[in-house]
Amino acid sequence: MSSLSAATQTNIVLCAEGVWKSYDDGAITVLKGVDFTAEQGRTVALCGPSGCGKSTLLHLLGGLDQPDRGLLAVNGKELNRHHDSLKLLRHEVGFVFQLHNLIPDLTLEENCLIPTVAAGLNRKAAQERLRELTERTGLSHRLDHRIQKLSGGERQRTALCRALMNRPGILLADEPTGSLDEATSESVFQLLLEIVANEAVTLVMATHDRALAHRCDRMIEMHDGRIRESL
Ligand SMILES: Nc1ncnc2c1ncn2[C@@H]1O[C@H](COP(=O)(O)OP(=O)(O)OP(=O)(O)O)[C@@H](O)[C@H]1O
Repeated sequence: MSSLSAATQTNIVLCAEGVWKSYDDGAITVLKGVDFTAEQGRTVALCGPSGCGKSTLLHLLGGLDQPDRGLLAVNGKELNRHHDSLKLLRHEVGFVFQLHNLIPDLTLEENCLIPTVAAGLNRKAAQERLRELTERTGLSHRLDHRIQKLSGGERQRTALCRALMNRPGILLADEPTGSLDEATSESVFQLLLEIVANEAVTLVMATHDRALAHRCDRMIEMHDGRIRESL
């Protein structure tokens, strides 16, 4: 049975099968037949040396880029059309980017409301969700602050709130604590774990921090364009 048919019959919510990806017209081949699955509600750490393709794989799983070959599926639905992928991203997948990708001139509130507009969430529900998330992440007093005035830890927590605004079942996080000092990294990671556990979110997180990776349910190692399970 293929992973996709297995995914439709089990609680597998993310699936990659024989996925290849190259850049620069094939000059750099990053993924060389990646097979990967993640089960609902589990936390998975994606590790491996810099440049091994962690971000590339997360972007493909989130429908932000297309593979050269292979199959990708989210919640049992194959990602094969750009339009479908975008729809999926708005409703089912949240993404925390490596460099957080917040708009510096907009406030925390404005940044977080953007994905809710794209998803068609009504304003009252969006405000309520924002209040809930900012309370949980200790950012309530920063709602009207511009991103450029926030600390690194506050920006990462804002990026986390934004990714969770539409209540996605899956969160893809690309080194969400990568730019933070040890104490701030610990507090952001702790929050991340608490929120995904409370909301039964499936988390796939790229990280260089092996201590954090070991606290996930599974740790996956990427090597030479493929995946090797290590925990
Ligand atoms: N848009 C692109 N065009 C060309 N090459 C790219 C592009 N994106 C990534 N690459 C290359 O693909 C390889 C994998 O990059 P990727 O960002 O996926 O690695 P990573 O494991 O996430 O690295 P890091 O841990 O440093 O963030 C690198 O050699 C990178 O230079």
